[in-house]
Amino acid sequence: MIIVEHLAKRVGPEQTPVLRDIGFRMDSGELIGLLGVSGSGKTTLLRCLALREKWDKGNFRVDGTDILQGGLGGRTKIRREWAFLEQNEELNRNRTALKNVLIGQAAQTPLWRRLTGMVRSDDYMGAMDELERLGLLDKSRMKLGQLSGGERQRVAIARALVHGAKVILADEPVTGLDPKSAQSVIETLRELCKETGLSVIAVVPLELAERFATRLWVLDNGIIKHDVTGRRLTSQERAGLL
Ligand SMILES: Nc1ncnc2c1ncn2[C@@H]1O[C@H](COP(=O)(O)OP(=O)(O)OP(=O)(O)O)[C@@H](O)[C@H]1O
Repeated sequence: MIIVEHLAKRVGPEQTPVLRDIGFRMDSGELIGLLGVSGSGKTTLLRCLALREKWDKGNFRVDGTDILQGGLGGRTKIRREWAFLEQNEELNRNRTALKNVLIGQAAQTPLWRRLTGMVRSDDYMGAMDELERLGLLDKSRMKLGQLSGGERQRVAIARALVHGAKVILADEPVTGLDPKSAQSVIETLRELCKETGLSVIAVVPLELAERFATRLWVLDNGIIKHDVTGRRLTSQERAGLL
């Protein structure tokens, strides 16, 4: 269980309040579609949850561990178990899909391993299993630059899972993809949530969020203004997104 209370964050030289009072409880297996107009703070919220930004205020508990007050253990938990897929996810286009999966995100992989590309054989098996699960087995030896945008997103997801992600924070994972690929990436995330208990918060277009997310959040004026489960947004709730 993830519990966030009263998260507040100001940004920039003017110290503009972007997140004023964010609070939620989230179970494993949930896929949350994070919605809000441009500038409403979606990226800032994901960055705060990934501990890429310092919180001005707030409480953050994960499975009973106090992340902000509980010493190094809590922060290490987030670094190990939470993957942040950024808007322009840094993958190496000159390396194969397999190598990209094996060599994890900077926070999860020791520097020597990132530099040398050396891996253990059990890591190799795990990476192949994950690539197979995400339908990429036949692409594993191809250079990333030869894969489609949707396939590259799957590689990023496989990489997060291989490195033990229990939570994925995805900032616009389908932006720039054709509709079919976009749908298939979200469908894959949904299946992973259902099958493995992975939890996902993803900034995705409304139409896909309404079809595939288990829950919708509309961010507005620094708070989660609407928190909706099991239905689409009403026209009034939707109006705030225009
Ligand atoms: N480091 C920063 N310095 C100054 N302003 C910032 C900083 N980070 C974010 N902001 C501002 O905070 C607001 C929220 O930004 P954020 O990127 O979180 O919004 P968003 O909802 O993700 O937007 P978009 O949908 O356009 O990606 C914006 O007005 C942005 O300009």
